[in-house]
Amino acid sequence: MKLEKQKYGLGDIVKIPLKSAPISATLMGVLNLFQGLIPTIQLLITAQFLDTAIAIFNKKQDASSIITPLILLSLTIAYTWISYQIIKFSEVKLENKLRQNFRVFLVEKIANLKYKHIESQDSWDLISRVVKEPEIQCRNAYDQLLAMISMILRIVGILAILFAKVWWSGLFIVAISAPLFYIALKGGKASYEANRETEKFKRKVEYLGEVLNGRESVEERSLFGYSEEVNKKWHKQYETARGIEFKVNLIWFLKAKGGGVITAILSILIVFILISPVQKGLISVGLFISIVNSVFSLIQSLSWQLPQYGDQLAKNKEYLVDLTNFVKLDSKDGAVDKPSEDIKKLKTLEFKNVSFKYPGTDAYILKNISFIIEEGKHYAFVGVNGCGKTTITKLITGLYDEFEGEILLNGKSIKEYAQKDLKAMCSVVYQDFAKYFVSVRDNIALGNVNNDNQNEEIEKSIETIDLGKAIDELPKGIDTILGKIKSDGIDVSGGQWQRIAMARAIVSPAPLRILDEPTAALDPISESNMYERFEKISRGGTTIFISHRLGSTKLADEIFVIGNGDILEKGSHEELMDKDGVYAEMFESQRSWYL
Ligand SMILES: Nc1ncnc2c1ncn2[C@@H]1O[C@H](COP(=O)(O)OP(=O)(O)OP(=O)(O)O)[C@@H](O)[C@H]1O
Repeated sequence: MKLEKQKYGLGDIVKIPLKSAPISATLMGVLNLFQGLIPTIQLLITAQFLDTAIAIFNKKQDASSIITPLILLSLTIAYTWISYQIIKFSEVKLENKLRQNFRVFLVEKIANLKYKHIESQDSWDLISRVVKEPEIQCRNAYDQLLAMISMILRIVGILAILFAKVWWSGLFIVAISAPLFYIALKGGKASYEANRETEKFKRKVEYLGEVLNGRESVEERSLFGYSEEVNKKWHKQYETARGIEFKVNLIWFLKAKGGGVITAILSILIVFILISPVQKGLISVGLFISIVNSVFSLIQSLSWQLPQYGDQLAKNKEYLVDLTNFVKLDSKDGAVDKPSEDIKKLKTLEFKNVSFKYPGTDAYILKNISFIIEEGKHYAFVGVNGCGKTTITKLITGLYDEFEGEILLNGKSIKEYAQKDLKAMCSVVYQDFAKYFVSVRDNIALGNVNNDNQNEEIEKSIETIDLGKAIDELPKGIDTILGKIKSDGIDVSGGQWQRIAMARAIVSPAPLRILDEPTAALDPISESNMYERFEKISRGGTTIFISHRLGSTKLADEIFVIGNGDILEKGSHEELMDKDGVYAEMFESQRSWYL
């Protein structure tokens, strides 16, 4: 099932299950509606049963006349039980079907999202609300709607009998339930909004909890001894979230309770009022007892269930608003496509007066920047932290396409390329590259998903990154599972993870390879050696190195010094040293690292 871009409303609480699992959803609908009629039928049969029993007691009827109402009463009880079981069974089937459909849709949708949504906090808030057990949210919404309709039918049934016998008592109940339902709806909206608010705090609580208990920060935690400080912050966020939730629940509870008390008082009044029609013979004693019984059980429904249903209905409505906004998030065509097997050559890559600011921000990170990358040459981007080096790589790889100016790949706008072609042309190793908890071999093989038989290339890449000895020492060599999620998993050092990430880029057949400072865990000399080797194996291909350590980048054919959103200086190492400008100053300050 694919959710279309549209405004999702209450009607979709029914449409989504009907589309996902037509038989189960229809069965649930029909049986629930009958469940709503059963209490009215039961009320009438019980009244007949009681009246017959009284008549037998007064010797006005034969004892055998009780058999028919008794059988009818038993049948309604049996029906209720069987129908309940069928409804439960259908619910499970519906939930399974919804899970299948939703999970696939959500995973695909998230994988296809434009990169700007991945980096946006608001989008992630929305996504985390929508993906939280959507199948259960939808099934519950449908369940609750049916249960609500069933209860309304039950109320209408009793009201119809009251209207038929003593019309004004029916009016009384209608007058009570309408404001209660309104209060419940408002309460539900408030509690969903509070839930939204608490989500933000909960995420911070989760994050701080990870800092307090997680494996990643274990060394720093003991070194800096910040646990107490973080714990205080954690507690504060936790208390804030709990406070908001508590306040809303308390208000809701008081409203529901208050409503319940009022309904109970009014219902007792109705019972008193019904005594006079009984005395006048307008309603039989059996019907009176049966109605009183039903009215009291209705009080329960009105005071608890009805506000609860109203509350859930309002929450479900809010969920549908979120679903509408989630489906609306724009996707990128071909985001999940595999890199094309037909790899184009990279002759030139040109930035022509490119300006860029991140969506939702005002400051331009790149301002009118222009440069050309040519086939077979090695380039380096250098510059202080935050000057925009990674941003340039995000534009080259098409992660963001809302820039001003032009980016031309082989003379053609990058925006005109299919994602699969762009993916085939660039491989990037980012600073925060991914660590996959699979074998070393599979970690590297991900660099070229189109090649199932790349053992030779993998071996070669291991040689290039100088990791052969370390891998030989692993218990199962190249087939050792990395990471700690499996009992036999082995963790390797930060530098070794970095080398593995670089091996992925080496097996990639892309003609442009970008290393965005993935070597921070290496010492300056090792980094420099690594870049040298990387450059050697990339002969014929084009490379871009990004690093703060200029000893690693000095072999580049052309170095771009980035600053103020533009290129401050460009040229070979020698040219830039002769210029005696920003680059020369930076290089001199680092000279001692390489001595
Ligand atoms: N998703 C984002 N939304 C808003 N601003 C961002 C985003 N990503 C980066 N920035 C900002 O853009 C600027 C450039 O960031 P970028 O990561 O390109 O710098 P860099 O030169 O690669 O830095 P470093 O050397 O520290 O890696 C920074 O000021 C950063 O705060």
